[in-house]
This record gives sequence, C-alpha cells and structure tokens, in this order.
Amino acid sequence: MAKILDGKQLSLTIRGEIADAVARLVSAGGKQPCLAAVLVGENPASQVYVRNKQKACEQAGIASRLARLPADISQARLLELITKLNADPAVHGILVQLPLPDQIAADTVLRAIDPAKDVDAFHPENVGLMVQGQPRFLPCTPHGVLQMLRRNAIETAGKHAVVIGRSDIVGKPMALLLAQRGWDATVTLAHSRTPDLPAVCRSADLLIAAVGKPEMVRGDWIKPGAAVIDVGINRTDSGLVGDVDYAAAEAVAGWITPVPGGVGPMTIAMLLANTLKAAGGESP
Ligand SMILES: Nc1nc(=O)c2c([nH]1)NC[C@@H]1CN(c3ccc(C(=O)N[C@@H](CCC(=O)O)C(=O)O)cc3)C=[N+]21
Repeated sequence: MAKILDGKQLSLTIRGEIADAVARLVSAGGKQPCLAAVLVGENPASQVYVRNKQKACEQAGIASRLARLPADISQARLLELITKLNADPAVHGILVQLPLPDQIAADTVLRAIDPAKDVDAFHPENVGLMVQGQPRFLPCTPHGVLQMLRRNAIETAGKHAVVIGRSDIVGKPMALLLAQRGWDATVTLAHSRTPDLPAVCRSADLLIAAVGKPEMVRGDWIKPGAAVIDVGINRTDSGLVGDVDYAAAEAVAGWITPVPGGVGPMTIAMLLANTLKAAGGESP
C-alpha cells in the first residue's frame, strides 16, 4: 500500500507560505506582485486552468490580470500585447496559456516575453540558465514535483529516476533537474521509442510519467516500494485519469501521486512562487 502524496494539501501549505512572503514584501515597501495571464480562444480546459491560477493568485495577495483574446487573433496583435506587458512596470509575471491556435507560432510568442517576467520559464534564456545550474525561474511542473519529493523526504541521491516523456515543458527539464547537483539521481529519459519500456520502468526507484496516455503505466511496470509521480491529466469517458494505472500501482509503489490532487495543484503553487520571485520576493 503506497503512501499518497497529497499535492492538493501540500499546494495549500506552500500557497500559505507564499501569502506570508507577499505580505512581508509589501510591508517592507515592495510592490504587490502581479501576474498577467493571456488566454487566446475558448479552449474549455484552458479556461478552467486560467481561472484556477487567478483564484490562487488572489488568495495569496498576488494581483492578477487576464487578457482574453479571440481565437482568430493575429500573431502580430498578440506580440503587440506582450510588448505592452513587458513594458508595464506593474506587471511582474506574464503567462501565455498553451496551447495556442494554429496561426500562431508558440515559440515566437514565448521568446517575445521578457525573460525576467517569464514565470513559466519557457524562454530559451531561462532554459539555458537552468541547464547551466543557475536558474532564474524553474519550470512550474518539474519544480512542483521536486517540492513534493523534498517535503515528503523522498531520497533521490543515488537513486535511479526514470522520466517517461521528453516534452520541453515537463520531461526534459524534469530529467535534467533530477540529475543536477543536490538531487543527484541517475536519470533515464525514456519516450515512445524506448525499447522495452516496461523493463526500464521496473528498474526505477523514482518513476515520473509525463506522456499524456491514460493509464499507460501498468502495475507490473513498477518496482516494489518505488515513488511514482503521475504528471498526466487525461480526460476520458470515465473521468480524469493520469498516465498511471493508479489502482494497480498503488498496491506496489511506496509513494504515489493521485490524479487529480497530485502534481496539478503543485504546478499552480509554483507559478505563484515564480511570480513572487519576479516581484523581488523570497519564494519558498
Ligand atoms: N503557459 C502555460 N503554463 C502552464 O503551466 C500550462 C499551460 N500553459 N497550459 C496547460 C498546462 C496544464 N497545466 C495545469 C495546471 C494545473 C492543473 C491542475 O490543477 N489540475 C487539477 C485538476 C484540474 C481539472 O479538473 O482539470 C489536479 O490535477 O488536481 C492541471 C494542469 C498548466 N499548464
């Protein structure tokens, strides 16, 4: 029976710490941190995420703004808006919700964000700083996973971590951070072309699934006692499920994150932490 890593609860604790730090910053004469979110189009999941982010900001004493743009907006108009937000001294963090519509080149838009306001840490300058071990911001989801590991005293040093999924947003930075000094894991970055993925996973002390395939990771892929971190959020007919077959994994693993209530809420907490840092505060 695995110990459940409750991301909902931990995210509330961290958000409380952030609220305290915001209050300290403001009472020391600092400016109220402000996050500007940009939402293009009407994607229902994106609307829910952005709303949740704004609610979390409000509760932590972080100001939030929302720019809603029509799905058919031109790339040039979107870039104009980002230029304005870059120049606005009241705005500390800028988040352009992904995915963007097809007429817009997401990489061009993300590169237009001032790296000092890039609270997603998607800008190449911030990716580069992270790769070199001098991060300005850590990307929110991998940062949230690291916080979950640290605050549950899950050892990574000398362990074999297997990350499934090589996305720029989760898999790649997750693998890199776990291998860095301080975390000291030996990391395998597995993906859709990895031969005998079940066997690779069975060798993992720490298994991180970030692929976006419902319940792909089966119970017999898991080493007994392993920590299983499920980053997947898949909407299926039977509701929201992760990338891991939770019921089967829970019987074998030592620790496991639920979906929902695992990594997702931690991602939002780390977005607030990055916004606080962008405003000159001390993030947890
Ligand atoms: N620029 C940008 N930055 C992002 O960080 C970003 C993005 N675009 N696009 C979409 C993904 C996805 N993402 C989630 C954040 C929180 C939950 C979350 O809180 N999930 C809840 C459940 C929410 C639900 O019911 O869907 C949970 O897991 O308990 C999920 C997903 C951030 N993303």
